[in-house]
Amino acid sequence: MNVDIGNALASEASPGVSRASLERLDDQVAQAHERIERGMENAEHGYEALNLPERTDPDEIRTAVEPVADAEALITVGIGGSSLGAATIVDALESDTETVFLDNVDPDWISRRLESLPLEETAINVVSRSGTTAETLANFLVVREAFESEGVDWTERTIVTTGESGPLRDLADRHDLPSLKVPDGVPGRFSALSAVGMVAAAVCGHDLEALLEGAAAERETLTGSLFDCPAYAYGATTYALDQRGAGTNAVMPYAESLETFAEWFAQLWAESLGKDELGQTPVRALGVTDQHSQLQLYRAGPRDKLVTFLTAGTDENRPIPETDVEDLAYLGGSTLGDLLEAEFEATEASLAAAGRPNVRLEIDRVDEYELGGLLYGMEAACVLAGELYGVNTFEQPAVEWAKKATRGLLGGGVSESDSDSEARRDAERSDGEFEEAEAVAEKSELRVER
Ligand SMILES: O=P(O)(O)OC[C@H]1O[C@H](O)[C@H](O)[C@@H](O)[C@@H]1O
Repeated sequence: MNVDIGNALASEASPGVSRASLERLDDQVAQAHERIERGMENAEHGYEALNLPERTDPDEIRTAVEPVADAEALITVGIGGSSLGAATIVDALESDTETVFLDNVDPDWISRRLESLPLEETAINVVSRSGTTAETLANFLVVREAFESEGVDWTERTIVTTGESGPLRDLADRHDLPSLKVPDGVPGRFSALSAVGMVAAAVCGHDLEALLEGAAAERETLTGSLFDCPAYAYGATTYALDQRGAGTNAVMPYAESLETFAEWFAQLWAESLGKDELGQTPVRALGVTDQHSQLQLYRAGPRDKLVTFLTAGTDENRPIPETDVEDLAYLGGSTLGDLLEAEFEATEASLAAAGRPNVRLEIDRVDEYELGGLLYGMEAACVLAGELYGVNTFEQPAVEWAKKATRGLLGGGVSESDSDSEARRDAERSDGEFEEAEAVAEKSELRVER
């Protein structure tokens, strides 16, 4: 992964960040790097995620998926960090296996997905770190029942990835399902390069070693200076821009296959950095589609944004056929690739000319190696940014609050068997807040009915 921060630097046109202030920030980056290295060495919670390139065992994952390796379709049931890493990898890469991700609990959508799949040729990949997430468990029970009602033995077609204990672990043990463990010390949104993200990749036949090798190569670039390390250059620059008012980070991949990456990034950035009234709001965009939708705002709206472009090289190309329509003559002889590149360069330049800071992430091509590097690089960037903000990057108490509230509304409580002690603590802590918020919500109700 390469990073170009040139368009984030202050110039006559742009209030961005000056080179001198980045040099000053580099001292903090060096200290943060020491903290990160120490955390990795001691396998501390969260920092351990950056050790995954060496810790993940591809053979173990391939062995677990062996019984369903020839599946025509794969349903992954999980949400947030238990879904978006896998989705980013399989959406980016070509495979003959049809992949479906069930995270939302919209009954319409789920019914349509289940009706469209050949269930006797479909595998199920259930993923939940805590093993207690309501959406995942409910969706899994629904999927299981759909298999049963078609006479398909779901126990022959299911792989479970979860923590050491908890309801999902119990279920896997009870039915003797092939199962993998979410590695200790690795929060969901940092787990793409473990079984959590890689079971789906394995079923789709992707090269797991290359994913990990790309990540390991990125790990080698982590040094104590933002000027030598692409991941830290990105983390430090986005932090510095946020300090100067760029509270929104619009992430805009220019390869259609990387659209899901922006979703994965959004969770990583929002849940890791959005605390203590700090953080930067991630927005998902797609080049060129959003040039015709959001770009007006990015170039002429409030000066509170950074745009992160993501480009990928490709060998694929398609010539644009010549036409005798005079106004379209300029397209003839070019390719779709030329057009895409011109669109990207024009957009980047148009933002720079308007003094709107932007950063470019580049990968050589969309393959396993480059994706591994990209995911790892962004995780390292996020950990670095968390150190600079001074927040606890690896917890998410605000989300746990809503999880608890959902459970409460359905008549459940904090599960005694909750395997995720951190989640459990957060959920318990939010007890009083829930009652208070409920009371406020009731008082301020204002309905407008037809
Ligand atoms: O993996 P699970 O325990 O099912 O959790 C799935 C997701 O749940 C919550 O929304 C957390 O905030 C996320 O960080 C997590 O990825």
